[in-house]
Amino acid sequence: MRAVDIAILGAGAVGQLICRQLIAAGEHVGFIARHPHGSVSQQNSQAQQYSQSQPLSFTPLVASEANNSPQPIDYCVPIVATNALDHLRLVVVCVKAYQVIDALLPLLNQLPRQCHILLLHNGMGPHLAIAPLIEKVDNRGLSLGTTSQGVLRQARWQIKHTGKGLTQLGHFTGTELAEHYRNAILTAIPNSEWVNAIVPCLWQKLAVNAAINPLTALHQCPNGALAKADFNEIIKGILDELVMVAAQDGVPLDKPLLHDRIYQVIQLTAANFSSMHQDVAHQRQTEIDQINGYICERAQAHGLTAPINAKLCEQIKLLAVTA
Ligand SMILES: NC(=O)C1=CN([C@@H]2O[C@H](COP(=O)(O)OP(=O)(O)OC[C@H]3O[C@@H](n4cnc5c(N)ncnc54)[C@H](OP(=O)(O)O)[C@@H]3O)[C@@H](O)[C@H]2O)C=CC1
Ligand SMILES: CC(C)(CO)C(=O)C(=O)O
Repeated sequence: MRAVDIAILGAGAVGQLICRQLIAAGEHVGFIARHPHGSVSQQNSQAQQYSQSQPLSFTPLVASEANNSPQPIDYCVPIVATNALDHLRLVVVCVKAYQVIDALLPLLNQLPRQCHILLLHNGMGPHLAIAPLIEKVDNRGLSLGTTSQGVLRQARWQIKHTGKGLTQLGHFTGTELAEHYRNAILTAIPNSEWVNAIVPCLWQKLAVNAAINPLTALHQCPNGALAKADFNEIIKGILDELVMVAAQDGVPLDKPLLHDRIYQVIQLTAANFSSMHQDVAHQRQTEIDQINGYICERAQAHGLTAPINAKLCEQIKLLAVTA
């Protein structure tokens, strides 16, 4: 049996979707998952590496020609023990942005040197903390990505694919991801591309999230409500600050194009409630520090301020406190 060589860290909505897509493409994938009782999976010997197997359910997006309503697919995924990571050549990190450091740091020393890391989350920031640790190790490499696929977690191990969307991936630092794994990912994930410069793509996705997420959470509205003229000024203000800060970071962005992209997403996802709206509604931690907070952090690094984004951060945090 071929060993599991690709692992997903963060078996949530996106982690289960990427896992399913890789498995459907014939890849050997496992989860480095938390134990059901909270601690990370631990086993004693390598012989037990795949002794746990997790049953899952996946409802695809498109119905097959023979059947109008997509039927859930049941399948199993091996759980890779955290002391048996030797065969891994790629770890795809699919935790929330604020969980990346805590989830990945304890594993880094246990992963083989040639194991590549791919971060796939909304918001920005964790890559700046992870990069120096990657650069210290020969052969280790870091890639970054962003996906606009939609997926709903219906139960712990049950997901439903809810939306198509572009997935962009690219190299960030260290050794480049081996061609075999790059092809595996691009074959597995529909509408995915490997870009030469991933950081500008992440800033572009950040602009969409920085405008839509906090406003929908604060005004308790679906994304489509932001098309009203009342929001024009604040959306322009968020974007002006972001474009100014990105330029200081060496990333020139096309403001009119980004403005159009934000309004396109507002229109295309008009009926959806943003992830931040849902996080606030369910009293979960939000990704505000890695979205609008990242703009403020980078502004500060350049001796600048981003007052509109800073105020949104404060307002979202206040919501969490008063909820
Ligand atoms: N859902 C969506 O449609 C989309 C989400 N995104 C982005 O993708 C990222 C992931 O989102 P999503 O999948 O929805 O989030 P989820 O909360 O569903 O998934 C995160 C998973 O990571 C697990 N996790 C957290 N910390 C650790 C750890 N230390 N060790 C192991 N596992 C850990 C969580 O476990 P536990 O459940 O036990 O806490 C959870 O299963 C976010 O940045 C999000 O904004 C992007 C596009 C679409
Ligand atoms: C694109 C958008 C705003 C869709 O709701 C999103 O990514 C999110 O909700 O986090």
